[in-house]
Amino acid sequence: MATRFIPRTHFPYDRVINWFPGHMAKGLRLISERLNSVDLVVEVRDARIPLSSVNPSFEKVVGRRPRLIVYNKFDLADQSTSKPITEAFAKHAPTTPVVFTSCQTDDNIKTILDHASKLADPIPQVTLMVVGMPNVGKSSLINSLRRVGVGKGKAAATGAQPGITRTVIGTVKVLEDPTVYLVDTPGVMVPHIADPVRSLKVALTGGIRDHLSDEQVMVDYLLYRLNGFNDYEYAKWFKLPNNEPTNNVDELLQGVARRIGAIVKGGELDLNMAAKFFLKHYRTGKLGQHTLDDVSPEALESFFESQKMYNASTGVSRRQEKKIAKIEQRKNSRRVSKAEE
Ligand SMILES: Nc1nc2c(ncn2[C@@H]2O[C@H](COP(=O)(O)OP(=O)(O)OP(=O)(O)O)[C@@H](O)[C@H]2O)c(=O)[nH]1
Repeated sequence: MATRFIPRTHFPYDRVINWFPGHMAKGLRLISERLNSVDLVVEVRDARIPLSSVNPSFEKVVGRRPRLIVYNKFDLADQSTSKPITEAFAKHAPTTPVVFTSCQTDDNIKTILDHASKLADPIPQVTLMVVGMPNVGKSSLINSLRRVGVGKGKAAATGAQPGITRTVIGTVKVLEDPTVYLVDTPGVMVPHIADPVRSLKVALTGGIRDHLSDEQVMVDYLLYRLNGFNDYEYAKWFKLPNNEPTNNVDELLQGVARRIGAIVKGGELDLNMAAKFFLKHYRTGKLGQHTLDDVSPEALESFFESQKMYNASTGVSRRQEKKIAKIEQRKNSRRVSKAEE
């Protein structure tokens, strides 16, 4: 019975899933070019992986610009995580507001508009730029902001697979008074994720195209984590033998395949289809609200320490900043004249 069940304590995994198509490098360049006309950068992260969905490339590009961090898809995450994260930000990044949102329910969307409105004095209109890793919900956030701010419908295309927004689109008005505009940008992945499990978490939450990672491995990792959370609802949902949990991904997938009738010619169970179904089930919140990163005070402390080290190693003085800006300007004008040739 479930009381005797002992979950696995380790998940050996050493394959790094990397995905950095050309449009992302270009996106990063476009973000940097548009920055001068932006008053606030809204960096969207996935609340289910609050640390793994941080892209250091944004630190480099966005630098010391005013930033607001949005932990989106909070409806899918462990609700108790907002407190330690907010406290850690208050301690380590007190000038950076943090908001936990859901674009499904428009939860806390108004808080973002309130932050933007505050910037409208003394500037007449405010421009926000939304950045973030693929699939964290940037386009959904723009649509939510527009819905809540100006009562209008969809302005940006959204999708269950990452990489829907491929270029920086024009500005979208999200508030009338004061006037707040918003710029959407393509999702930009970390060019190289060194930690294999981190890349697996990003893939599992939809940040990397599914065909690039092994769906059955993602399910296995998810199973390992669900068991670790002592959340055995899946065993009932998919009517596993005696409704008992398992550490064996094949057993799980066979149960799922039987339950959804995923059977191929000859009567064999289609474990691939079962894996796809199980992932979708998780991603739409049917397997509970779980946060996959450790957000204990100690883990957050060491995260912010590593960020500090990162910022120190890429941190530049104002003199250097001006120099870099000049070089960038020169590069841009060369690019423009080349394009005109
Ligand atoms: N449950 C839940 N789903 C969300 C939320 N926000 C977005 N989604 C879903 O997540 C998926 C990705 O959303 P998008 O808005 O297309 O994400 P994006 O960041 O613009 O994606 P890219 O184009 O890859 O950069 C879609 O299936 C959305 O419906 C949220 O707050 N909660």
